[in-house]
Amino acid sequence: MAKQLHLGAFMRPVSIHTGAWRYPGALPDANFSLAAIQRFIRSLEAAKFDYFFMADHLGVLNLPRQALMRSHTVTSFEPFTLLSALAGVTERIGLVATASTTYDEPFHVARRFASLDHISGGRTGWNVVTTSNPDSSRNFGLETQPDHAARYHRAREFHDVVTGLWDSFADDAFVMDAAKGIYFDPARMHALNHKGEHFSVSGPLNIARPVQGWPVIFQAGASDPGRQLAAETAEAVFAAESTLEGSKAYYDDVKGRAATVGRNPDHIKIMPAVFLVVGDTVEEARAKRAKLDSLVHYDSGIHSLSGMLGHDVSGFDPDGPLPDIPESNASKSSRRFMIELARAENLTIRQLAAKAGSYGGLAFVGTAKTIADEMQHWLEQAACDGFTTMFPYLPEGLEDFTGKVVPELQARGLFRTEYEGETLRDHLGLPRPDNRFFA
Ligand SMILES: Cc1cc2nc3c(=O)[nH]c(=O)nc-3n(C[C@H](O)[C@H](O)[C@H](O)COP(=O)(O)O)c2cc1C
Repeated sequence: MAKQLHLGAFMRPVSIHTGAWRYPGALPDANFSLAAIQRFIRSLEAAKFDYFFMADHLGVLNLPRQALMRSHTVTSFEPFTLLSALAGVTERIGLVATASTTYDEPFHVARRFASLDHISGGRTGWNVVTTSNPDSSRNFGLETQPDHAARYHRAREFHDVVTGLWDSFADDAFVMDAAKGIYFDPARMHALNHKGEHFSVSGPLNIARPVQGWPVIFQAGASDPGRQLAAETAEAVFAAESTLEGSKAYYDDVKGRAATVGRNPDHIKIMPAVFLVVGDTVEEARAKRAKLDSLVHYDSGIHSLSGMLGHDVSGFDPDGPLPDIPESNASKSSRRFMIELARAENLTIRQLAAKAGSYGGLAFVGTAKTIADEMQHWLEQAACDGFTTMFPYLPEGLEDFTGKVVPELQARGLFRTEYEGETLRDHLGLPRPDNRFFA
């Protein structure tokens, strides 16, 4: 059979787009509505999605109050609590949550994911993040966040402790022999006794080995240490490249690094994040996107624009042109992109702010056919193994994708029409890891 796509959903319950909660028909209260989120996950499961992913940032994102109050993207449920509730209303779809290696403890993380893996019948994935939100540190007794390299150093050891704890019991350890009075066989239990640079954890974990052996390891590193951690540990990666060429290079790099450390490159799935706007015509899809972008509040857009330019432009006349601004330490590519856009399209600061504040990453905007074409092209060009989908506004934006694009992908043989296995590892085509302590 020809290679098929994997599809996961990146779920901000209202959307990742900061204008989305104002879109006609959107559900602005979805962040705090279990009923709404249950509806979304049922649609995704009916469409045979691989997974539902809930991100986490351990604090509101570091925006000024004027921008913060405009955005629905910074406040929602704690992922574990939510996914535990969703496990009870779903049967097959994978449940992926972020947990931080900087602000959490390996024992807690291992135990929570092992529990959710049992509760869900083997459908869990852990998105390993080092947490780049600088405001998070002040919620955990630190004035500033540990630097990038230190965070990744800790993450590597954190992963080894968590996976070691998951291997605490052999699969057959729990004999539950009522006649002999033996609940579990102590010879089939291993205490980790880990003493490392960052952690001292004796173990064993107080729960049986997860259904999947280990929940699936997700990661989203973009930097050199981020990619290296992905190559050494991840089984699925949320890539954030915005072009086909960029994603191909990322795919080759991460799979190449995985091969260098002795892993099978097929066992690490590259899942770029993509923002999807579906219309019955390309023009209609573009009009939806334009309407959505027009709903980004000026205070939110001007903050994003200042960030991209590396210079506070909130004091300039919103209806005047962008003046010359000094060089800065901001990302050179985004600064140049914005300045060129302003000049080429003769945009006012207000117009430019609206563009800066909308979603700037990879987007497929078109009909079911054109979006399926793009997805097929990315797959055939070895730029991805599937996509982590982001919806422009919910429920309509999600249901347009599941109701129109998914059937088109299925008709082309590019996506499953039924789940073939029970676990998230089955959906993603990943092997169950051996227990390092027990044959
Ligand atoms: C689709 C996607 C989802 C992400 N989810 C989270 C998240 O839930 N929490 C978080 O702190 N960072 C998240 N990140 C950020 C990454 O973990 C990572 O920090 C970022 O891509 C920058 O890479 P670097 O850490 O290698 O510099 C996400 C990134 C992407 C592309």
